[in-house]
Amino acid sequence: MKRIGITGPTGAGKTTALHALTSLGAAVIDADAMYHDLLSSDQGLKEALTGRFGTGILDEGGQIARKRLGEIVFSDHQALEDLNAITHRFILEELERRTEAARREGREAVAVDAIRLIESGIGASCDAVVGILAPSELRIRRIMAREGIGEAYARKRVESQPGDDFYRAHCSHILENGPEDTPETFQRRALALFRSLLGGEKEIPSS
Ligand SMILES: CC(C)(COP(=O)(O)OP(=O)(O)OC[C@H]1O[C@@H](n2cnc3c(N)ncnc32)[C@H](O)[C@@H]1O)[C@@H](O)C(=O)NCCC(=O)NCCS
Ligand SMILES: Nc1ncnc2c1ncn2[C@@H]1O[C@H](COP(=O)(O)OP(=O)(O)OP(=O)(O)O)[C@@H](O)[C@H]1O
Repeated sequence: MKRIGITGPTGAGKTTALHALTSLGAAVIDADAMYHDLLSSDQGLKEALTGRFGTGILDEGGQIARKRLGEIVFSDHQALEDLNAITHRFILEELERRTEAARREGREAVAVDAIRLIESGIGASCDAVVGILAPSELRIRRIMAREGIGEAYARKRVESQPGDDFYRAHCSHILENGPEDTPETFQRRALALFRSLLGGEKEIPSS
C-alpha cells in the first residue's frame, strides 16, 4: 500500500489537491479533521491540553475552544512548541489506526494531508511527500474568504508556519498553486502528478 503525504502552509491548496487523489480512489486522511475528532473524543488529550494551557481554553460546554487556544499559541512560539509536543503523539497513534482501517478495506493507497507532516514524523513514513505552495498574501486572502476570519488572525496563522524553503528542502515533489491558477487548473496538474506517483494511468478501484 502506498502512502502519499501532502503538506504545505495554510491556504496553499492541500485540500483542493486532495480532491484529485480521491478521484483516483485513494483513501484520504485529513490530519486537521482527525485532530478535531480527537479533541472531542479523547479525554486524555483534553486533559493534557488543559494541564498545560489552563481551563480558559474551554468553552461554556467544556469543549476545547480552538480559537482561544490559537490566540495563545500563534502569539507565543514556546506555547506552540508545547502544543505540538502534546498533540503529535495522539495524532500519530490515530493515524496508524486509520491507515490500518484503510488497508483492511482493501485500499491500495492512502493520502495523508497534514500541515505538520514533516515535523510530526509522518512524512518519514510516506513513499512520496508532495508540498503545495502559494504566495503568502494570496493564502491570507484565501483563508479569510474560506473561514470568514479576520486579516489579523489569518496573518498570525500564516506567519507561525515555515516558509517555502522549508518545504522545498523536505518534500520529494512540489506543486505551485499561484495567482494565475484557478482551482480547476491546479487540480488538473495535481491529478497528473498523483497519477504518476501511483504508477501510471491505472486508476485505483475505490472499493
Ligand atoms: C492551533 C489551533 C488551536 C488552531 O485552531 P483553529 O481552529 O484556528 O485552526 P484549525 O484547527 O481548523 O487548523 C487550521 C489551520 O491552522 C494551522 N495550524 C493548526 N495547527 C498548527 C500548528 N501546530 N502549527 C502551525 N499551524 C497550525 C494549519 O494551517 C491548519 O490547517 C489548533 O489547530 C491546534 O490545536 N493545533 C495543534 C494540532 C496540530 O498540530 N494540528 C495539525 C495536524 S498535523
Ligand atoms: N487556484 C485557486 N484559486 C482560487 N481559490 C483557490 C485556489 N486554490 C484553492 N483555492 C481556495 O483557497 C482556499 C484554500 O485552499 P485549501 O483549503 O485547499 O488550502 P489548504 O492548503 O488545505 O489550507 P489549510 O491548511 O488552511 O486547510 C479554499 O477555499 C480553496 O477553495
